[in-house]
Amino acid sequence: MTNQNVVISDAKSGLTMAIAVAMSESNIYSAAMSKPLVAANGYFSRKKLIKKLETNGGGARINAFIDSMRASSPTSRASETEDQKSWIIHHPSALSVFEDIMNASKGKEIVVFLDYDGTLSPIVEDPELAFMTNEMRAAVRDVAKFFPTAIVSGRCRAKVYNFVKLSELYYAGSHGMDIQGPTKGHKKQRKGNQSVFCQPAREFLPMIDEVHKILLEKIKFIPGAKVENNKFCLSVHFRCVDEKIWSELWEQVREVIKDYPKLRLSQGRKVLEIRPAIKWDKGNALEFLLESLGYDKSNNVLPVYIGDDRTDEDAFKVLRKRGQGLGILVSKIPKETNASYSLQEPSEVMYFLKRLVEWKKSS
Ligand SMILES: O=P(O)(O)OC[C@H]1O[C@H](O[C@H]2O[C@H](CO)[C@@H](O)[C@H](O)[C@H]2O)[C@H](O)[C@@H](O)[C@@H]1O
Repeated sequence: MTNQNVVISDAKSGLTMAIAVAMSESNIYSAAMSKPLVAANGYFSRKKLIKKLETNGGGARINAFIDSMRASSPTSRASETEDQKSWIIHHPSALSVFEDIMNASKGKEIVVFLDYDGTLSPIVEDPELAFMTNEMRAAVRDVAKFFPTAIVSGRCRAKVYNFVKLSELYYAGSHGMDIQGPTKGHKKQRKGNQSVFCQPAREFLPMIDEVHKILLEKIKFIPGAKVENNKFCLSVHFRCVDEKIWSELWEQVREVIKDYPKLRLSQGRKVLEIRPAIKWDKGNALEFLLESLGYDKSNNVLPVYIGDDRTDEDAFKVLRKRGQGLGILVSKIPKETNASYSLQEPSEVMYFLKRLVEWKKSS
């Protein structure tokens, strides 16, 4: 057992309380949060939460999780600190080193992989309204004229297609668990003339639907919370949930998925992601697509992967392991990443894509 301070801030009174709680690795949840703190009328009792933490001392893991939820999408631009400078040295802007990278990659075939939210479209409060601009769409269309191009997203494939609306692209939805090749143009077929298609988590469809329904019921009393059905996975959004009740939301989600050991929980930007516990992620999707395009063991390919989220790290890791390609993280602030380069925001991504096309035209 160790003593741990659980800090609870009350925005109304401006008070911050540090409660010393006894904690051991085995009681990390304890009974502290086992009952919902949101009443049927939707009222959240902060007092109840504090009381439970005081009496049960099980808040440590909750706090750790809340910290991680907070860190999942930091919004402020860091000032020019030493950290920032050092991060930029280690992850230079893909724009500032553009010529160097391209000169070093001469003769290689470029394949472009693009995440959607936070990469092609800015992060917005309502996930249904995360539109990309027409200018961005035109940039992606131009890129796809010269290089095989794939969208790799946590969203379900149909939904991300509806945002992007370009049939010449490859789409890998549900964090790579639903892959389909282009329906027009650039149609490279797999060996044996099969068209590109892959759904490694098909058997999970009924389970995902079931959990979706349960979650809708469970979280309907949490103001601002939203569940998005991404076909082979689910997203529980907390961007519009008051931070004081994040712990309650998390507890509700945990309560549901503890009955589904074949599902796992991960985090994206102000979102909890529930997905099949199979070894298949955006990294596998990247490898599958390279293989489909005939670049499996080729040294002659330069995969360029641009993404902003934790789930994109799986793809960055694959590039590192292969020792080839450009992993580009979209972020305004220093983050731990397996990417080698950075871009600050979607507008820089668009500029990078345009430069890629210009470079190709002139080379
Ligand atoms: O892999 P991605 O294409 O980046 O998809 C990841 C999740 O993106 C979406 O949520 C994120 O963007 C929303 C709109 O800007 C924002 O409101 C939310 O807070 C972000 O987490 C999408 O709605 C999720 O389903 C995806 O899993």
